[in-house]
Amino acid sequence: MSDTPSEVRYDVLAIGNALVDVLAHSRDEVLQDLGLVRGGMTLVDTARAEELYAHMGPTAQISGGSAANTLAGMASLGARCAFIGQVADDPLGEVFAHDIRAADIAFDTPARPGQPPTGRCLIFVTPDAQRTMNTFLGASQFLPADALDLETIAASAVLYLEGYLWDPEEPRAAMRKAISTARDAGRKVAFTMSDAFVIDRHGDDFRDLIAQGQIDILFANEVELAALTGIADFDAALASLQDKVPVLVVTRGAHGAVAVTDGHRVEVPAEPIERVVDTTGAGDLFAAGFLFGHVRGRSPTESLRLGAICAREVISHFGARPEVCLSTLVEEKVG
Ligand SMILES: OC[C@H]1O[C@H](O)[C@H](O)[C@@H]1O
Repeated sequence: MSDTPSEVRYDVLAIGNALVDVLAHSRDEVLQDLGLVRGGMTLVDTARAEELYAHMGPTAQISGGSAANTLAGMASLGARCAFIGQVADDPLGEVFAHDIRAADIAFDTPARPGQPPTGRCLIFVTPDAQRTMNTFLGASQFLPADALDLETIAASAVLYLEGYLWDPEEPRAAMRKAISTARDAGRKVAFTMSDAFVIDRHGDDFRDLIAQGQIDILFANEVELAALTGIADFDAALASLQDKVPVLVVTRGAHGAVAVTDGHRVEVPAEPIERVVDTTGAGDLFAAGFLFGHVRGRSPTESLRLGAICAREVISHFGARPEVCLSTLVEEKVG
């Protein structure tokens, strides 16, 4: 803890990939022909990105990036948010920067000149609303530690980190620096595991961070929980982790979500929905709702419910950013 903790200016500051999503409806046979891992997130290079793009039908381009999506949800709920992530100095980078600022999120990371271009995620959405993501990280993967605004990190109640960005080396070093800055300032650190492949590659790092008490709020889905703990049985996996983080949140898709706070377990069902269109961003928006409730002092059950409401909104349409004012939606649903 620093001697003179600064005033809190932001509820949440997130560090994540700065990506624009390129989405198209697709069929399972297309995924098979292209050798895509259905429902997964795969990193791709320029050549593969071009190949996949050539096989997509008409696309929608909508800003994305997991942590940025979460902030878009939180800002829509009324939270004060700031984002750190790197785009390139190109038209797609301008789109990302425009959209995040238009969502009322502070964003001051300078665009990186030259190649590679701004990162993008090519997303194939099948008729069952499953999303299959192929990410070309572009400029995002070179986020340097000196792009961090340490004062702003210290002035944010929660530092929220995206597991996806733990994979490339430079951003990983930046995130480690951000963690120590936040902790020195007495702030909370939240982490989303993002995908089982990240845990396959960096699980030891995450288990160390958890064992050292560096993570206060941990988000995972049930596949990631199993990968992190090495335990297939859900309840046993949860029990093995729940005493190691103060707040553990696990999403279970259509089966709802669970939170364990200081050893006390609560759960909510998924919100009823007539038609799921696109599951891209479901976990991101769940995290937005939960974290908003948490920072505003709502109970774990209420926070889970907010998460479920926000996730329901985002899966009802194409793209991973909310299309309605979530604050109004939540007001209508729970008051
Ligand atoms: O979680 C969904 C997000 O992951 C990928 O990072 C895409 O950008 C997408 O918006």
